[in-house]
Amino acid sequence: MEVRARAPGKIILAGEHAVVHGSTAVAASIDLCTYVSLRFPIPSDNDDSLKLQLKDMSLEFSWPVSRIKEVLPEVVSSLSPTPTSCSIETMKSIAALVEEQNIPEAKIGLATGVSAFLWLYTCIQGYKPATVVVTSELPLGSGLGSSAAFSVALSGALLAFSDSVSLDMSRQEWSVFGESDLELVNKWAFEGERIIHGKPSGIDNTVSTYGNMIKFRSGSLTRLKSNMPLRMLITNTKVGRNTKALVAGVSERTLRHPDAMSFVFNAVDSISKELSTIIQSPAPDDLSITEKEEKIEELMEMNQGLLQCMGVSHAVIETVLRTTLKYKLASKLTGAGGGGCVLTLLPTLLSGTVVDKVTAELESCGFQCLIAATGGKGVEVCFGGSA
Ligand SMILES: Nc1ncnc2c1ncn2[C@@H]1O[C@H](COP(=O)(O)OP(=O)(O)O)[C@@H](O)[C@H]1O
Ligand SMILES: C[C@@](O)(CCOP(=O)(O)O)CC(=O)O
Ligand SMILES: [Mg+2]
Repeated sequence: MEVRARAPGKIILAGEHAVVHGSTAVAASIDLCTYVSLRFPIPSDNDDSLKLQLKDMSLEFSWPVSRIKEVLPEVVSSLSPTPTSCSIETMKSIAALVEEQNIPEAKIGLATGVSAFLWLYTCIQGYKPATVVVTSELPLGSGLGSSAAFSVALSGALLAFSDSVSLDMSRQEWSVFGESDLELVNKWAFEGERIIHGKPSGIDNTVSTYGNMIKFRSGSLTRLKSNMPLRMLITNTKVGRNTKALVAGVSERTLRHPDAMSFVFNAVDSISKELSTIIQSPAPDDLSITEKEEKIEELMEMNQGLLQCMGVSHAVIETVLRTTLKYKLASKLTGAGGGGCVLTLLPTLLSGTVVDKVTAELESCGFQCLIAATGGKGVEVCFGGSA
């Protein structure tokens, strides 16, 4: 018995960090995914372990299920079909299980992902032996939502083999969950994000679950229908950073300067709302595509300035901003910042030559550029077969 799930990464067009503090943000899924396959052994395999293979990292972790039962006895006894948060005590027990696996120091950032895996697995599948294989097209820790895509794909695969959702297991092609099942996947994925991020807003797991483009505020989403092409160059500075630490840094700054930061968050809220209005406004209205793009560029610049106020920009991000500005292109960081990825709007009338030139200049600085398709599908699952 095998099921596979895939979930997309995302870009945040406006509102990262401020969304954690109640502001509106706008995000779109991208066509780079994380894939999770889940397989239960057959009795003749004589396998009583839970295995997690992180293929891209060439890492494999394995726990005898008896060990998981011993360390986490309370998780299954209190199993509930509704998503629950991991308590501090259980988190400590999970950390002990992860520590036993001796993750190499250079890859220690994966420990939170492995912890999220153990929590979601035992909550949804209990102490069953299984092999879970993960691969990803997303760079990890770069602001493109790899943590959310991992949590969503994992929740999707685990729930596909649970009694909580209704799926046609005879369909051997990529298929979508029903509306209420999607809600469940999203809620479990949020619990995974909580373990990886500390204090997630929920925007990343929500856009990965539902796909398309969304407006998000205080846990609730509005699906957006874009009425204009939106081509974004994504520049990966390859400077590593950790969302959890950056989110915590903004919270600390907010505690130190509550009044000033509340103005910053309100300004971001207005920027996100205006951006979503422009994106959704009917095609042939009073504003031409070029006028809309100019407004979006200005909003991106304003948002970037406010992210600087929050303390999440970085020298390398400023280098990307300066480089793209030479070509009169507007940019902003996307995701948690502190390095990671930067978005640059590529207006419709921009010539291919300019795109090639700016890309070449960015790549000569050692950055990696890509143009991802935005607003595609959310989480999908596929039983058996080889779709
Ligand atoms: N494919 C994966 N396998 C294991 N852990 C993952 C995977 N993708 C993401 N993670 C976890 O998420 C962390 C990165 O998340 P984060 O700092 O939020 O950056 P981002 O979500 O922007 O990529 C990784 O350090 C790891 O713990
Ligand atoms: C900074 C934040 O707004 C987005 C983080 O995205 P990422 O993990 O850097 O891809 C945090 C959140 O909304 O949970
Ligand atoms: Mg993340």
